[in-house]
Amino acid sequence: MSSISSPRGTRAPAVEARALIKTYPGGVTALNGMDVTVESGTVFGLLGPNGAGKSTTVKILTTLARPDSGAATVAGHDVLRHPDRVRRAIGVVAQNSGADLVATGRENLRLQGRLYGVGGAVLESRVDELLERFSLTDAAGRPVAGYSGGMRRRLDVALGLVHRPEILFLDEPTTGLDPEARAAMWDEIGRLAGAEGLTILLTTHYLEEADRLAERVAIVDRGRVVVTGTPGELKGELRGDAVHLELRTPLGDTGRSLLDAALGALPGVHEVVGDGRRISVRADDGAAAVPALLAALERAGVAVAAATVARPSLDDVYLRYTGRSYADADGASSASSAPVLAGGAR
Ligand SMILES: Nc1ncnc2c1ncn2[C@@H]1O[C@H](COP(=O)(O)OP(=O)(O)OP(=O)(O)O)[C@@H](O)[C@H]1O
Repeated sequence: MSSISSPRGTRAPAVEARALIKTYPGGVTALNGMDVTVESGTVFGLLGPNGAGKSTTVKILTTLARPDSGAATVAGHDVLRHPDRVRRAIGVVAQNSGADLVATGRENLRLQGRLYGVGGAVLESRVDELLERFSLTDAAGRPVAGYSGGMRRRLDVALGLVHRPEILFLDEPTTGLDPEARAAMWDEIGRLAGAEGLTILLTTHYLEEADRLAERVAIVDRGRVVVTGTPGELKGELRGDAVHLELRTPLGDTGRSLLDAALGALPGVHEVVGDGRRISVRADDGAAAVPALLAALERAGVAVAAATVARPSLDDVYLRYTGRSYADADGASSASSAPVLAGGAR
């Protein structure tokens, strides 16, 4: 794993996981040396395509699963030796809602509070505060079954906060939400982190979400972190613009090597990555490099279907560290949902 910069702060990290390995029955290696450090009071994003190992990491850190090997502390407590202490210090918003659909929003919040030993006037005022904050006051007396997807997700987050945890785990907080509800959730998560000094570890497969919310991002691929840093650092590390070239016909390995050499020799062009069908290069000035790139491809007898120029995005960071495009790795699951490509540099 590479790290662009050291995390800030002198307090003990809120979350520290080292060399986690987890293999599920059937031989699927979900985690293959996962390392995560989350500083107190920050929002940290675990970004990766479906199946990268994000949920498994969260399950281990929230004491719902045990690693085969490796170690982790959360809020200073060892997850294997003191799972009860960890559970008291954290709030968890899982991918699937834990709310009772038959009960009202208010009843769900009260029940959750009681499970954590909160009661009486303290609980009532906390429930009112959370209903207000998550714009659920008007719906508080209605059964959750009648809530919209966005309302249910807001209630899920409120449920995770009733007992005032130090650390909140949000597993894919906006998956399945429409763009409007997603934007509202982003605002709320941003406010939570700012106002309450809460530490938040969120997992996401949306590049834009990690870019927007997380102060630090770890890009996860095949059960381990391939790079970590602030979104700005990760993108800033990529010199210049990305030029994406889509070829009419895929190239074989020999054609690819010849092309790499031909394109890489052009002035102002730095890296050539991609598979046989899609080639991405980095160029000091993307727009200026396009004519030279197209001419070089034409000389090599390679037909181009499309060329696009983009400012560095987390998509490019992913491509650089894994050699695969994020959209390809994330598969059809995200192709059908909201925007996955972060646009310009932040
Ligand atoms: N209970 C399980 N039994 C067997 N395999 C599992 C189990 N849970 C997860 N896996 C496998 O482990 C790998 C990592 O899954 P995990 O859910 O941690 O990934 P993820 O990055 O969170 O993806 P997603 O967003 O789809 O949940 C995947 O290949 C998945 O199929």
